Amino acid sequence: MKIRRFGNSLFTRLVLFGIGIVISTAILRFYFLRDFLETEQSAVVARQQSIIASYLAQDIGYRTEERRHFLERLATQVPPGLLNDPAALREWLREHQELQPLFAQGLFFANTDGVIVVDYPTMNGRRAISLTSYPDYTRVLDGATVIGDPLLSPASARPILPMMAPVRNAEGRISGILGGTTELNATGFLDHLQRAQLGPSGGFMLISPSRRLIIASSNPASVFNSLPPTGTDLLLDRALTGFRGNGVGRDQHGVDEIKAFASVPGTDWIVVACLPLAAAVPTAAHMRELITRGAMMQGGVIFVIIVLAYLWFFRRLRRAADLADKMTRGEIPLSPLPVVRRDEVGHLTMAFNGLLARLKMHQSELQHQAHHDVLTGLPNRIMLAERMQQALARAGRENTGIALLYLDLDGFKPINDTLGHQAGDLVLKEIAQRLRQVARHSDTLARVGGDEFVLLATDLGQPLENGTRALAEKCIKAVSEPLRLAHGDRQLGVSIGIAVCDGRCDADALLQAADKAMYHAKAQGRGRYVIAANGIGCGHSSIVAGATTEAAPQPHHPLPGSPLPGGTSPGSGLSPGH
Ligand SMILES: Nc1nc2c(ncn2[C@@H]2O[C@H](COP(=O)(O)OP(=O)(O)OP(=O)(O)O)[C@@H](O)[C@H]2O)c(=O)[nH]1
Repeated sequence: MKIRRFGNSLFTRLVLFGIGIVISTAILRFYFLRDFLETEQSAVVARQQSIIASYLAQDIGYRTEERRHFLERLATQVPPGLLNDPAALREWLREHQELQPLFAQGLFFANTDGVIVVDYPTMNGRRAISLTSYPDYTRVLDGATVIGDPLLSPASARPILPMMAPVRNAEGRISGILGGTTELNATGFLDHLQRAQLGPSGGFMLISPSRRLIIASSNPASVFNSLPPTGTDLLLDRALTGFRGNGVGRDQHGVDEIKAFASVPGTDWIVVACLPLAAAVPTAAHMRELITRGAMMQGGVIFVIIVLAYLWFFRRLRRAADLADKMTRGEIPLSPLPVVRRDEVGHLTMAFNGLLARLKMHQSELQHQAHHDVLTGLPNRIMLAERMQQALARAGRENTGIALLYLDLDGFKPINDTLGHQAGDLVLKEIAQRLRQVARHSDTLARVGGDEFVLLATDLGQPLENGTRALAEKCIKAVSEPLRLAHGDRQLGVSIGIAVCDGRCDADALLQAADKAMYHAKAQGRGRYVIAANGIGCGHSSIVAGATTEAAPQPHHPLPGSPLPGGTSPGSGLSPGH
């Protein structure tokens, strides 16, 4: 029961509502943030990568061009006399190499047959190498300065970049080839690219699109590896056919990477900056943790707000409910609840008060209906019984007397039968009206049956019968007045049984005695009254008398067989039972 009440509580529902809001907003935040991070932030990272890749490409281009220009200039400066003097030529090479060591593996001179004849520094196996098998050889003989393709040095077995420039004799004809080689990872060349890292797991590559080869890389193991086959990484495929820029591609393991591509000036090489997408944006798990923590804090704040709001805003509602509960349990009387403010609670309280007022009105209507006759509006048997109790008590206290006049109309049925019930109702109302005028204000006139009335007269002085008799005669006279009906005048009579008491008798017995006396009045010819004899429980001795329906009272007739029985049996009902 308590659990059910807890579940139905507004407070519980408010808290659940708050939790619902927190969870749903956290989920929405997670999805929107993830979208933001994956698109917006990765775009930012990609742009940054493009900038770095471009910078690196410019730098590599500068270093390559620097070496090309140096070699070109040097080739024009070779003294023609040294071309046939290897020892002098080597000495010349030494001087220039030591002066500006741009080629880490040194310089060499090859004759027009493509055979290396001089090198500095001397490197085992370099001399006597033939260049004829290199595709760039013929281009040099055609007069071009060539930046060769990176290759594994036949002499040192390390990745190197060869460059060659034609050397001309005094006649201007090509008489040899001046070359220089540098290791790719030599200090001051591509070493900075090899060492460079992009975040914890990203890096750079220098690739040759024509040979689909990785020339240099932050990952030394991948240097001189072939690029993944076409179709593995569509972004890379686009870059190999001319696209420069950035986007999300794949590595050879199928992991999403943000990649940026930049061309190296003076070469066909491309610098590629790669960063796994997961490293570029905070991981989803980390974000979930942040959002969960935020949601918990938000939930806590909302819970506190709801508790305070509940305590503050609902306090009047709770107070009103407590008061209403107490009224329901009967601990306090039904009364309007206080309306403090005209908000929703005030509205509800006013509605409750309105309902209460209607309830009270209905209650008093029911009360009235329970105690009154619907047709005449006179008190009914129940109210008569209450009034009798009160009257008896007062008579006993004040040493006065009461009289009960039991009136039964004579000849009423024919009116009903001939003129109808509606006319009969009008007659009953008219008679009630007339009897009401006869009775004093302190008396009680009740309708106790179809055409039966009881008049309770109180505060009678001794001898009780005197006042009673006059009252009965007034009643007989009032009833016998002609009735002006739609179908002509009619006249009714009334038979009255009277019981008097000084306050020391039983109400039921008194009524029964009056009822029986009324029977005797009927039996004696109607239109008269009979006063019950003593013996009804109050010890009061009375005369027994009657009257005719004439306006002027006739001598009273004693009731045969008096004193009347009844009144002595306690608990006998009020209903006379005709
Ligand atoms: N119109 C109307 N008639 C009623 C009402 N209650 C009872 N009656 C009728 O009143 C009549 C009472 O019958 P009786 O007491 O025998 O009528 P009566 O002609 O006065 O006869 P006695 O009392 O013997 O003199 C019956 O016909 C009932 O149907 C009522 O509320 N309205």
